[in-house]
Amino acid sequence: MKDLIFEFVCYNHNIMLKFNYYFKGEEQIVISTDAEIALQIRDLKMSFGQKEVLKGVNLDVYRGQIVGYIGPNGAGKSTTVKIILGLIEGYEGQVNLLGQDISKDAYDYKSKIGYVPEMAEVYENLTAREYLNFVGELYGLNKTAIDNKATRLMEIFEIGSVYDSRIASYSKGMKQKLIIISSLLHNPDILFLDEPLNGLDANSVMVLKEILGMLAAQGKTIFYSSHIMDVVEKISHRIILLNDGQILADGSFEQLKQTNKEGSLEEIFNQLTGFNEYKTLANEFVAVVQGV
Ligand SMILES: Nc1ncnc2c1ncn2[C@@H]1O[C@H](COP(=O)(O)OP(=O)(O)OP(=O)(O)O)[C@@H](O)[C@H]1O
Repeated sequence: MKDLIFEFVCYNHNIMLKFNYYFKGEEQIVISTDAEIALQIRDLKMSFGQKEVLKGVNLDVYRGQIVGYIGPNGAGKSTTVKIILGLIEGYEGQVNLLGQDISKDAYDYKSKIGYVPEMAEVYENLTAREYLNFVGELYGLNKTAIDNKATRLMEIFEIGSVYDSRIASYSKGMKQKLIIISSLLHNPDILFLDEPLNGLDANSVMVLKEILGMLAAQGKTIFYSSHIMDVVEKISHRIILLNDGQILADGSFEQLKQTNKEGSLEEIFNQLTGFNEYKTLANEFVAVVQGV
């Protein structure tokens, strides 16, 4: 790789992390790492009835990486994540998470996972205190520790004043903050985020982006699925583009740019997925709305 500048080795919790860096202007970009594999997927296939949704996905995700998992609607992103989380059965292939085969091993690996689903179901009749205590106890945390941690995280996210209010009274962004807190309460090793910025205001987005960067720097692995391309472009060490159940591209943003010669991730996405008719579709849509 011609732009490779240097290799950096460090130790995190006694695990050797080896990063290969290159530079984009002043910015350092991790392009590969010989660190521990956090998630390994081999020939993953999934069908719903006659519809083949995943057609043989292969993937190694390393500890400390932020992976942006992108793709058009219906590409199979959520299906991949739900299989990894053990929420969908009937798949073919192999998934190893944090060194455990999810089809064979006990469920203890689940306690190391944090998950922010695209559409989270929360018990709206509960208060945040009740909900976070419930979630924390499911993870085996001590009640006082949960309460201390939950109170502080709610305050940092500026929703401390509604800790004892019913979740039903929260705005969309407040609920999203609560879901993010509940996914991190047990300090997971790997985090799956499906559109985590849903409803968050610009300031909160900045805070969350910073948090994700810090967690990754501490060796947490982050699997981030979103359609907001400029955020994926900025936060991801590595971007994986899934199209029609297959990986179409896999690399750092810089690598994708070199291969595809387009400016932004949005443009690369459009080019790779062969989508260039947005103006025609918009015209047709407006014409139908106007009844012409
Ligand atoms: N439980 C299910 N039963 C039948 N079909 C399903 C089921 N879950 C997902 N699918 C289908 O699988 C395909 C992939 O869905 P999936 O939710 O994984 O896509 P996605 O890439 O996450 O899309 P989006 O960006 O819209 O969230 C879609 O065609 C969807 O209709």
